Amino acid sequence: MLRARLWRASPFCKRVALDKCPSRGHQRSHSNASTSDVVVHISNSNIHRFGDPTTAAPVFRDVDWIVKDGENWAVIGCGSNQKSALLQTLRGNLRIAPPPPPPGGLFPFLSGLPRDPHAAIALVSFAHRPHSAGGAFYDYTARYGAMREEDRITLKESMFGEHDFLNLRPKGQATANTPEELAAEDVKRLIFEDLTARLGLSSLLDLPLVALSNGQTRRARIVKAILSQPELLLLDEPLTGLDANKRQTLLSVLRSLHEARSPRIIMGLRMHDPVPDWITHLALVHDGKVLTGTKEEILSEQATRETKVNSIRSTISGTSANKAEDDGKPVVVLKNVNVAYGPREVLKSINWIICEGQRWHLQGANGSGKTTLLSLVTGAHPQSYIQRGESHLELFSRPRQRIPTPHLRSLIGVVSPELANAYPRRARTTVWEVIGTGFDGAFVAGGKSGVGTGIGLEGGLADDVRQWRVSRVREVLRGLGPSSWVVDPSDTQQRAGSIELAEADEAFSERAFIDLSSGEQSIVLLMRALVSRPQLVLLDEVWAGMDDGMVRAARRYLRGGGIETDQAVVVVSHWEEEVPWTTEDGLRKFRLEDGVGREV
Ligand SMILES: Nc1ncnc2c1ncn2[C@@H]1O[C@H](COP(=O)(O)OP(=O)(O)OP(=O)(O)O)[C@@H](O)[C@H]1O
Repeated sequence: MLRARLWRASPFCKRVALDKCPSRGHQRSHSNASTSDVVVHISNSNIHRFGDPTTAAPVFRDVDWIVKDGENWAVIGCGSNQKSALLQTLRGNLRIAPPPPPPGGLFPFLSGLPRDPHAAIALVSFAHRPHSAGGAFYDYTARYGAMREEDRITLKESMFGEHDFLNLRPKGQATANTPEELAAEDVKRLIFEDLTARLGLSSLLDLPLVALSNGQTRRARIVKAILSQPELLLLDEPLTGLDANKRQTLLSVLRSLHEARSPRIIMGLRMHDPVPDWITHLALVHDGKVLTGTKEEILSEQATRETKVNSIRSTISGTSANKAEDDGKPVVVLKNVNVAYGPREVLKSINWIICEGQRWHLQGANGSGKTTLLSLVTGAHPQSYIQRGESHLELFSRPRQRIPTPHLRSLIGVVSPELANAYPRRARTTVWEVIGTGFDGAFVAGGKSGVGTGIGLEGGLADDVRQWRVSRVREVLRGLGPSSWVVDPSDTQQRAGSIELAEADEAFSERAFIDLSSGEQSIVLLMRALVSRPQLVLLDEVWAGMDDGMVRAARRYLRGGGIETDQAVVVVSHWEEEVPWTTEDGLRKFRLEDGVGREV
């Protein structure tokens, strides 16, 4: 069995070390061992969450889904929650009723293999953010400065070193020493070297894990999952956060893995992601239903549905954006700014001025330095203090070192993957309180009415300031709360003038942040970033995890008054169409390439 599994790393074996691979015969005996060419089998079943009473509505009704070996499937969905729920079903995290019958069960192709089906199916999700552990704030700025010992583990060590950070070796298992174990480790190493080269990670192997950029980390997570040699790998939104070139590279690597069945791959895609040309079949998840068929059938079905949604979308994109003021005074000034880690230069002599009222799209490939640049602007990067002489960093008309960090945090509204991961999930913190932390740029709720205490104010907030803050929390809840996620935008527009909160928004404000879906958490963090009407708003991967209704509501809100004409905004996204403003609205673009930045 071990040798059979090793063979299934065939594309690598063929490319790099034929002599180390077991013979082809083993592949045949492996395929003969399984009794079916059906990979997934769900027939006329409902799918429920575990623990839901039988009376509760199922997550999906009347599901018929058969995936045959050799077919190339993707799951697409209007909201990331339902799409992810279908993938989670394949991981055994939801209950299928009636369950697929033995002997094949849910995965007939596994029935002849002496392998725990649970271990044979791996899921890597980029749609959902990991919850930060407990209530503490995880200091994500560690990557920029002095590192803790556990943060020094390199990408390579994490896979093969004593740390085994990525858990490649089952706990308690000693280092390999039998010939078979050594051969298995060898093949793993070959897979690792081949994949890291193809995914552009080779030059990063000696970097600490925390130093990797988002896109680099995502590719490393996929390598890790493949090294665990699953039979079926589920990748939920693997393209999110990758630049256009890396998306193509990843897709072609995934295709070759899938065709060699090492492993088979099913992808989850967002509704607006382009469907890769090698995908032959789609499962479309919508309104508690799973529609399955060939790509052509499902896309034509979807085109009919889209006609309605598109007419709504055009209403939204047709809404003219709040016209920004002519450029106001500078909010951020970078002159000849540099960032280097030893000999590794990440930013080289950056010149960029961001003024009040401007809308910027910050562009650049994975690892080009976007997050690093924004960390200078937020003052989180230690090297923001040392830009002196020729190099100069001025924030809100003052040199960085003259603004205390807590004050700076209160002046900038930030949404970013790092912040979302680090934001504490305390058991009893409500949505209202999380939004309220935005006024002081804090991470712990506080103050009367849950709207903060004010920076450096000994006696707390004056009554009129507190009232203004309360009314602002209500305003963002009205603009971005659940009642705005409905399809018809006219309802929200009508309510915009009202001071009352809709019942749904009121109830939402009282919910515990920790209990929200990742998309709901994302939109709450957007409310937190906007609530104080900060002079500068940084929106880095702002749509992560949000479903279509939330994305539409947020775009509508940002374009139609949620951002004032004198506020400056920087959007970071690898997808041009995700930016809420266009060049017609005055959008400008700043591009980083190999550490060098310029307006394009
Ligand atoms: N402490 C460090 N030591 C060495 N290199 C580092 C360190 N921190 C970051 N880097 C490198 O700096 C480069 C820029 O990283 P950054 O996160 O700014 O990229 P990015 O443009 O935001 O990428 P992405 O689009 O993937 O999020 C990366 O190549 C990264 O590996």
